[in-house]
Amino acid sequence: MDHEILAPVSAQGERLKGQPIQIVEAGEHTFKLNEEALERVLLNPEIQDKKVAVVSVAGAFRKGKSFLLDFFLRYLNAKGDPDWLGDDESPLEGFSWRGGSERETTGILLWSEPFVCKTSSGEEIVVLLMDTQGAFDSESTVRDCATVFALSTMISSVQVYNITQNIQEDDLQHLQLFTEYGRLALEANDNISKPFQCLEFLVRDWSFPYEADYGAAGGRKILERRLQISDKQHNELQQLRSHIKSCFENIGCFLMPHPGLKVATNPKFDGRLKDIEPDFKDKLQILVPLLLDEDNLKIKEMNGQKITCRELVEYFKAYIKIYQGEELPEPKSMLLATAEANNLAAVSSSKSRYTKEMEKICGGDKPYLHPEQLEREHIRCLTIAMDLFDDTRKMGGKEFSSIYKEQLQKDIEEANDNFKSHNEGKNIFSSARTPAVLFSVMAIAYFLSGFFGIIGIESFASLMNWALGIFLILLITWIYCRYSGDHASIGQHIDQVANVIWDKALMQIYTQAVQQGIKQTAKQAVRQNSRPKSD
Ligand SMILES: Nc1nc2c(ncn2[C@@H]2O[C@H](COP(=O)(O)OP(=O)(O)OP(=O)(O)O)[C@@H](O)[C@H]2O)c(=O)[nH]1
Ligand SMILES: [Mg+2]
Repeated sequence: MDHEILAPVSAQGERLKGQPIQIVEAGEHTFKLNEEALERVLLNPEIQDKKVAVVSVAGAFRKGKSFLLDFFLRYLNAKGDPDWLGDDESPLEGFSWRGGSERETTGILLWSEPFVCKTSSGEEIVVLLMDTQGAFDSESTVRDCATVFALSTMISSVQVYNITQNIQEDDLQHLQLFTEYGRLALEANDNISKPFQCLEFLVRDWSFPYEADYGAAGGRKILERRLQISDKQHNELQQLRSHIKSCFENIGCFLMPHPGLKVATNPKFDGRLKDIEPDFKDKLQILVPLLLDEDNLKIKEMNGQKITCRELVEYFKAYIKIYQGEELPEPKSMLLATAEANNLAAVSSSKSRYTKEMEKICGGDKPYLHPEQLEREHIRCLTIAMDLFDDTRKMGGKEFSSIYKEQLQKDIEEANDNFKSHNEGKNIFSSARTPAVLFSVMAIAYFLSGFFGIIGIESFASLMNWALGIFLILLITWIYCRYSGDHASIGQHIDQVANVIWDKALMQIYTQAVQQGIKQTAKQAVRQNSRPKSD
């Protein structure tokens, strides 16, 4: 059932001032800050310079968060009236809540009318109530859930973590993931300062009062048991607990009884007190003042400084920007993260197997190999590495693995390029190529100069002498660079010149000569074969 959200009626029959305001709007897996609405609430001249306490309720979807916040509203609206819970017949209004299995709240909402409370020291504090999108609905990614939880934890001074029936290990694991996402945004990785203020585990429908009483004392008992760290525990469990403890300055727990079947299952239930179990109402009378009584309110602090509504606007803007940017790593589901880790490990061990196998053939202490043989060995080792990758058990399925297989192939090709150039370096002919080329050019220039001198073309003869001189200088410079290690780039340039001469000229001459030789030998063979045999 949907409720009219404008001008709801309070328990006392007066109209509740204000309405829920969408501060963070949820889009297609993105979140947008409604700055104008935020400023309208917080930059109201009557409150903008007052200190602020922000109470947020977050947790899984469909677990009565908005419903609970409407009781907070009643309490704050009653301004100290002990009868704040109101009469039996008024429907519960305020933040939109309803029965059913589909999600209701999206993004983050604030109540438009801030409440001003006076503490016993006479200071006036503004109280803001924050409703949040439930986690783990079927439309949100892990990143969406983590963003809402982290943002509301960073902005609030009290985060009520709404869970049902018990504090389970998965509740703690999600809390760890979400708070880590918040801590990352704050860059508070020093483990000394605690990045967040108060966390209140609120266990709804607690059904074991014979083990731990409803309320704060029972909550403390359960919380102590769940967050206890002992040497006997697995390291993973210890780390989880110390992570949660290191994130919050204060952690509490409150055990709430079941509100009754009408609340949980009747589609016509509209929040009237007469339909709610007395036990639930009794505990509400304890829980709500515990969080919202003037003397229990926690003022929002940033880096140890109490902040005002005006400053909160700036923090809100800065934080949402971090979550809109690309710099934070993406939080992933447990399966996805594990599958990724499995595949990366398989890539790494397969690549290392390839390297080991190749090193046996062409490692640093092995002699030069013919490029063709090296290629054959590369293909053999590549097959071994790929088979190893395929045979390693990995989570995530074949399609997921195919991306990592491609990456492995690319990595191996890169490693192969390195092996090839290493092998090339071991070829004494390739290292002697530059002096050999330079020397050959000098010899050719010397003979040509002599030849042109004899036939009387003096200008060509002196041109050849010049060439001889230039290549002699190049040879001396190259020897100096190689010997001393100075001016390595000049040496490299000379190598390039020699390579070009080798590829374009000397190799051509050599192949031509070889081809000519082959032709000659073939002709001779034909002639010999065609000669009539004398005997
Ligand atoms: N079992 C049980 N049901 C509750 C409790 N409090 C409220 N409900 C019911 O839970 C249903 C959902 O309430 P909402 O307040 O809309 O829940 P929500 O957590 O805000 O849900 P989303 O906005 O979708 O995340 C309503 O039918 C309530 O009557 C409780 O303590 N226990
Ligand atoms: Mg809700």
